[in-house]
Amino acid sequence: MAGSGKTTYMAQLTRHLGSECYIINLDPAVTHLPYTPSIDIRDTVDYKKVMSEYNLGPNGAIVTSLNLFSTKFDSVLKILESKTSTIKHIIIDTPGQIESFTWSASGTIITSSLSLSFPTIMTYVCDTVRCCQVSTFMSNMLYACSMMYRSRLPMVIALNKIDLQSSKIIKEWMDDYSTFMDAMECTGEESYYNSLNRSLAMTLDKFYSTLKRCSVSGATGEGVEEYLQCVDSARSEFFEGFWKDMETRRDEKIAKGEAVKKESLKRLEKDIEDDKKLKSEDGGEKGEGVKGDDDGA
Ligand SMILES: Nc1nc2c(ncn2[C@@H]2O[C@H](COP(=O)(O)OP(=O)(O)OP(=O)(O)O)[C@@H](O)[C@H]2O)c(=O)[nH]1
Repeated sequence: MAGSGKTTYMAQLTRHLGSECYIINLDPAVTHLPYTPSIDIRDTVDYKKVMSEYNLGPNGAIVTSLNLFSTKFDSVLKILESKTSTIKHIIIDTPGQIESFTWSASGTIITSSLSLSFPTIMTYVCDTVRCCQVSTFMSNMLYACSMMYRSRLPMVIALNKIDLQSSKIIKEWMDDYSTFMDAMECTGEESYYNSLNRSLAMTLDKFYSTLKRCSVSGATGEGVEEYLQCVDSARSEFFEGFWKDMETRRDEKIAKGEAVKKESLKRLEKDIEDDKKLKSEDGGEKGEGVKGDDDGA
């Protein structure tokens, strides 16, 4: 979510990992970055120009800039592939208006291209201070779940800003949903929202059961090691589950392509057959348009 601390946490991670990591910035509208990206969308696309040239508002310009950048993503992949012997992690910062990435065609192109070449993991950065409210917590979890559902990639939840607020209660809500129910009863909110929250909490219980989570602070660097352990186990999960799923999807696509090819071939054979029949009915005479060509091909 905007302001949850993605960029600050990125900076902390890059300091921690040093030359082991390669950094990409995908936010075309950002004016200041507390880290130096190796690849920066702003070097390729001029966000302000996109706004005036295409007559767009700020959000439309972010989406269009991402679309323009995604058309060149093959070149980015080539660069990344050439770096695999020297780097261990590729970290990608997304735009503040997260939906412009998660719900856009370019976001899908970028994540799916990456995941076909590298184990790819999404990190959902939560503002712990704000998430201690029942309704904000639930909104964040629904959003995180929808992102995982859409991308079909393993996810790590980084409960950020723990220098300001402990994440203990949030972890308890995820581990045991009866504690979330208790917290909800305490809010004294209208019963409709309580009953909705109850149903949602039960639904999300399955989501929490496999979700990797850790507590971090982008400001102090606390929890980075725990985060990297989560990334490691999400990486294994990528190969065990998501990779297989992707291969199946790829096989399905290839099979679909084969079926279309077969169908086209059948149609072509039928056309040739029909053509032959027509010609034999005409007594094998040449058509009007092939005068002088004995082969008739
Ligand atoms: N105390 C504290 N403040 C933090 C932490 N992480 C980020 N902040 C502050 O939270 C605000 C937003 O941080 P950003 O890193 O810009 O958040 P972001 O998610 O990248 O923001 P957008 O890209 O605009 O959505 C800034 O004022 C940061 O200084 C943290 O761990 N602790």
